[in-house]
Amino acid sequence: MVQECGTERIAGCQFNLSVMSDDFADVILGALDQVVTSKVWKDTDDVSTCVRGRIEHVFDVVKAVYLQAAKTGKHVEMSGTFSIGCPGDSSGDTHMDVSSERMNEAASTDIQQKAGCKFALYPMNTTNYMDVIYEQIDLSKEAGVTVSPSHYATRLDGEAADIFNAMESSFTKVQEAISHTTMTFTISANSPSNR
Ligand SMILES: Cc1ncc(C[n+]2csc(CCO)c2C)c(N)n1
Repeated sequence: MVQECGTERIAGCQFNLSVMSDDFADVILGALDQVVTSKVWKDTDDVSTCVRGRIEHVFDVVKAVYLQAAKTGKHVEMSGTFSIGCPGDSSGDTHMDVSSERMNEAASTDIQQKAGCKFALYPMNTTNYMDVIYEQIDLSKEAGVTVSPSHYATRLDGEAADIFNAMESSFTKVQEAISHTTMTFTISANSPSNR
């Protein structure tokens, strides 16, 4: 396997959907099927799905999969890890030579779905990581979502699409300054706890 020095800016996300419903398999596979994934590399197995490619397409696809599943009205949760610039990453399993036009933005914009999310940024190999993180938490407050502190994470509440946009903007800004950046998240919608 060819090892790259993290210079290719391949972004990726390893994520899974959990659907609190008997027909979970149909909801998961249906959501994956309804999303256009032509601009990313994608692999689904029994544990999770991985998408890799340009940063904007990785976020476009992950956001769209979540919205397609959550619009069923079922209690749907997604957890995942985004990563970019890992020095141990390989240059394979991606499609980088694509235009920036997002394939799922129009369909995603049509889906209104309230959600709650906790996310955590991990800028790697930098001593000022707390400053980098605090700056992004402040910027999230301008993203049209409610931002609140939570142990080991920051909580975002609002429209699911706005939540993904806030996470994309945080991750994108951090990786411009800190080459190897990762971000974890859990987002949940239609939880019976909210009724
Ligand atoms: C995004 C995502 N990808 C894969 C799985 C793993 N998985 C669990 S049930 C199921 C459908 C029936 O095989 C699949 C693929 C997941 N949970 N979420």
